[in-house]
Amino acid sequence: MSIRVTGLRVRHRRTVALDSLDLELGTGVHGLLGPNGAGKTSLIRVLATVARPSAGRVELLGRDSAGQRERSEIRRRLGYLPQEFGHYPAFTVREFVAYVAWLKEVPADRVPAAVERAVGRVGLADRADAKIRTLSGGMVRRVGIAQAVVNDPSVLLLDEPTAGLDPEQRVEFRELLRELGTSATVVVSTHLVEDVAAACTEVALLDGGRIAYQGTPASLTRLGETSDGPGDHPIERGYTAALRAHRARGASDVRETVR
Ligand SMILES: Nc1ncnc2c1ncn2[C@@H]1O[C@H](COP(=O)(O)OP(=O)(O)OP(=O)(O)O)[C@@H](O)[C@H]1O
Repeated sequence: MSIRVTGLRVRHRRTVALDSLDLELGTGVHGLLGPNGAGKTSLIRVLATVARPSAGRVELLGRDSAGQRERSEIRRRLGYLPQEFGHYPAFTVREFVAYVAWLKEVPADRVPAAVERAVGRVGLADRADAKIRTLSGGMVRRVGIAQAVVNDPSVLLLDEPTAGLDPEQRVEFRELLRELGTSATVVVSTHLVEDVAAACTEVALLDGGRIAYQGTPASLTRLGETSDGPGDHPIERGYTAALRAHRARGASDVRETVR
């Protein structure tokens, strides 16, 4: 398993964002779903080693991310697109992606080819010399995806990567996800269940800082086909049914404790 999380707890002051979370993820594309505030970004930030857990253990690629040396090793083999992606507007696409390759310690002689490949993969080859400030929001998002894949990461973490992409780009991006997921462990947070249905091999649904559901897109769709929850598509109905079931279990657990 490339990602192994045990008893993870993340707090933001008095808010518990993640609670007693256990998760094991291997090669493939894992969709991370959940309502606003469910804890998706908190989880991705901890996996990306940019935030520290309040409790629990996070192992990536067999290394415990609590150790400083292990964290450096993990970061070299990690790709990360944050929800709010910081970039340098005066850099060209090529310069920025090359800069990230350098940060990731890609050997200098391999950087030019790695940059061309990453920029090509997100369909920006013809804009490689454009300054980032001249690009549209969706194109900047694609630069974000290019910088995340430039080091051919073994673990790729993408926080809402399709936000701002046009429909054609989203379809192409799903194709890229499927390709990346054949050799890497890819975690994608999204609100778009169509993306999950099309590109993910597994789904984890978070709610209130806990795992509400884990399965395949097909099993979530089946749940939607046999439930009468709201939604226009079976996987959307599966999503709402899984959330409601999780909340009902939570309510009955509370009743058990009160009794
Ligand atoms: N910096 C912060 N300070 C205080 N509370 C925070 C902070 N960041 C997140 N939270 C809280 O932690 C919880 C989880 O937030 P998180 O951003 O991880 O959720 P999310 O599932 O990514 O939501 P969204 O779908 O809206 O992006 C929420 O209750 C949120 O209000």
